[in-house]
Amino acid sequence: MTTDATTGNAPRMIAISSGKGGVGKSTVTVNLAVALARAGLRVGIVDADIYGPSIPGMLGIPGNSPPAMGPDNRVVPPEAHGIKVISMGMLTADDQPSVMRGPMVTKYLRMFVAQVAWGELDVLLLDLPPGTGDIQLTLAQSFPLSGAVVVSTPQDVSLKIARRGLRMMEQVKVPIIGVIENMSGFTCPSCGEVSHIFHQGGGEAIAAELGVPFLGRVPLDPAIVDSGDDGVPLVIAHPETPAAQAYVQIAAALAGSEAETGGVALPFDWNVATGVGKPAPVPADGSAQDLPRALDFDAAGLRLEWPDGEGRTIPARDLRIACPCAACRDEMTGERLLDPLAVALSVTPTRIWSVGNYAIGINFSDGHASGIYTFKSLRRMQGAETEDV
Ligand SMILES: Nc1ncnc2c1ncn2[C@@H]1O[C@H](COP(=O)(O)OP(=O)(O)OP(=O)(O)O)[C@@H](O)[C@H]1O
Repeated sequence: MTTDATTGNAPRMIAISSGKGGVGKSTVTVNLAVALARAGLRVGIVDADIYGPSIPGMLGIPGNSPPAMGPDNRVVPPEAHGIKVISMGMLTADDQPSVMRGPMVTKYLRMFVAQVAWGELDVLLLDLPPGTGDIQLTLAQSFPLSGAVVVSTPQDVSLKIARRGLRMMEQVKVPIIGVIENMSGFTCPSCGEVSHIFHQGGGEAIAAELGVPFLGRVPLDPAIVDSGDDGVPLVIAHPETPAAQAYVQIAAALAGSEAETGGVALPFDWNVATGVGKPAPVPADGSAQDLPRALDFDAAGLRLEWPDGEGRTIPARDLRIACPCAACRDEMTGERLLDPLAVALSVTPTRIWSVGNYAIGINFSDGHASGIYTFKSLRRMQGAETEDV
């Protein structure tokens, strides 16, 4: 495993997400990180909650202490309890809100993942802001996330929202590693016994309903609040508590859940003319996944081969005509806006790059580069879809 989270040998990138705020996502992130580090893994955290960063405080890293710059002009992430961390909280004062629009947020997130001197890492946890908005999409589209963990509380409304989060991840092809039910039962501060004052089992039911693993439940424990405030995660401060043991067990399940992709290594950025960056093919394994096992380009067009052995070549001009971007196709009706006669016979891809886990972007020789071609749509694209104009 290596340094740069955007190169071929990147660490496993796992997003910790939740449908709504305050369900304990950041607390889960720091405790899982510490438990993974104690199991021998090299762990980093990107606090992607740009508008409400809380990770530094939970690890005892003082706010408003800008990280050092390394000799290669890369940010050196501060380290606490064996975990490397980068967060907006290090760049702004405690009481100062981050006031910025979407494109700036995107810029910071890309920098946090790709331009930080992480060193050797096995796992990079991304603590996402709550919800299913821009930041979540940006991350899913910019980096090949290995998977997402969804944190929920046992209450019905929270579970409904968690379901929405799960569906969003499914749409952008981020595999769901599993669901964690937090604040599930109450740990008595004097006797340590766990009693169920709220509903219980909703997280497990959601996981079953959507066919994803249930990773475990963490009880409500007042010691979690104190350890968060003190900057010492519960797994270190009170390893004997049922909640700390739950974190350790969930971390073990996470460590053992290598996401299998079955296709070419992501990310890639392929200069089609020189061949530089072309993803290496992997053997067919008979499975029917949406990720191609090989990509090639020659005079006949772009050839995609799939893990189940199927293969198809899409002529370059057909690809250009099928561009799904908003300028080429009506977003509401799906009707094509691009006039095929305006597309030169000689048009050809000059650069092809992966978008998240689920698509490619293509730069064509006519300068057009805004279409995102999902692997699913490429797989469907055949005679009827390709043009004879
Ligand atoms: N199992 C738990 N028992 C008791 N308190 C908890 C538990 N999990 C989290 N908390 C507390 O709940 C509060 C919210 O937790 P946290 O900040 O981790 O949530 P979050 O989902 O990341 O919130 P946000 O979306 O606002 O970032 C914190 O005070 C934290 O200490």
